[in-house]
Amino acid sequence: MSEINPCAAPRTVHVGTASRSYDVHVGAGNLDDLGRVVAGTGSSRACVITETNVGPLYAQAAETSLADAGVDVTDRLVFPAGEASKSLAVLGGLLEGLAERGLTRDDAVIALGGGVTGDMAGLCAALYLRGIRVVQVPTSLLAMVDSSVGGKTAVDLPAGKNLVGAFWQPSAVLADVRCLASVPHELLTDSCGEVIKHAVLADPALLDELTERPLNAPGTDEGRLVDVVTRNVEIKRDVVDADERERGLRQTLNLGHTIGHAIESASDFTLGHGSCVAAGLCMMTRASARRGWCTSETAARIERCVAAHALPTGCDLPADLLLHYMAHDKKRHGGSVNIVVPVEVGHVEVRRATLDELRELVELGREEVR
Ligand SMILES: NC(=O)c1ccc[n+]([C@@H]2O[C@H](COP(=O)([O-])OP(=O)(O)OC[C@H]3O[C@@H](n4cnc5c(N)ncnc54)[C@H](O)[C@@H]3O)[C@@H](O)[C@H]2O)c1
Ligand SMILES: O=C(O)C(=O)C[C@@H](O)[C@H](O)[C@H](O)COP(=O)(O)O
Ligand SMILES: [Zn+2]
Repeated sequence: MSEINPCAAPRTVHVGTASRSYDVHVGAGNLDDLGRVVAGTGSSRACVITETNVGPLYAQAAETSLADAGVDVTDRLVFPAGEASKSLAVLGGLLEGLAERGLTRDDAVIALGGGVTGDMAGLCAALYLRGIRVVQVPTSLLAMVDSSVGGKTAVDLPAGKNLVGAFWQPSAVLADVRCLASVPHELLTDSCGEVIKHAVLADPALLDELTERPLNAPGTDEGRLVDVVTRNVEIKRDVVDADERERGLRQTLNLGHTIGHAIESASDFTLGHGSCVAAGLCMMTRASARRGWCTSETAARIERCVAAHALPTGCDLPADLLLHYMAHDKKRHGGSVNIVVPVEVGHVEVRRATLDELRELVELGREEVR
């Protein structure tokens, strides 16, 4: 999808959370640099964890770079691609694999893939030997802009998304936007849901630019991808630096997720995470407009950007089914669940809603805003 742009200069964003500081390297064609980055973390051995789609495309290049930098490379661990692998069973197999390879606390896991791989390999690294290094190498746009940064790792349970996990910050992140050239168009589109979320949270100008020039349009060049990924990482960095453990400000990163995660589970993962976030964001925004928490112009502005990317602006799954999953939301407190309300573009507020209020919000969120 992207044209090679020799002017896509690499960028570095520094993340400084309470538990660990690290650099996020964003570039075009910088996968070759992985070995130097991993060696810089002090790791002497590394095991690439990847999945069946991404492994054949990029694992050899990653391992060659590691070996060239003097890092001892173990046999890679490969699991089946897709959200269904975010399970305790697959996690257990990966942990056994690390033990079989004899990884020690001097070594590193390389998470090579999209958000599923980042969440799985990150959780392996958090648990194995009570914690070894992980270097995140995101290959989907969603993983570059969101999941590789900030240290949330998780697997799903049948009861819902990400219900078992840990905060475990990476030791470094390397995002090569050239890897996006192999991403199918519908998956690139899906990832745009989290990009739009970040723009709504913190960058009104970016939201309007995305509406004018959707990121999934043909011909988006590497320079723009480096710019947009970098800006998104900065937005997320500003939040996780201030609140690593989601005691306050970080809860805002859940914008669109209360309803979005429920749609994702209720659709049996036939819809991608970013698409569900986009739908959840639009539904919460429309409901907020109906409640008078934001203006109808704010709701329309957000929806225009989502629609410009051909992402879903709502869902018609039964409210009861969505409520079933929202009741298992990890941000539940007693009979209430946290919701993130878009008050205006660039300003959101975390509030609590009872399950009855959530049901009303879901119904309001289905209605057109006049
Ligand atoms: N930890 C966090 O902070 C965080 C943030 C957002 C999302 N997430 C999680 O991330 C997951 C969604 O991430 P995702 O959309 O990247 O899913 P994914 O990892 O399943 O990747 C989506 C699809 O794209 C393929 N793919 C990835 N990179 C590719 C490439 N370069 N070329 C060709 N195909 C490629 C994958 O094989 C997969 O089929 C969800 O599980 C979500 O819960 C976590
Ligand atoms: O990093 C965060 O914090 C986020 O909330 C980012 C979200 O995009 C991501 O989907 C996250 O995994 C959701 O968090 P959860 O705690 O609701 O599982
Ligand atoms: Zn998300």
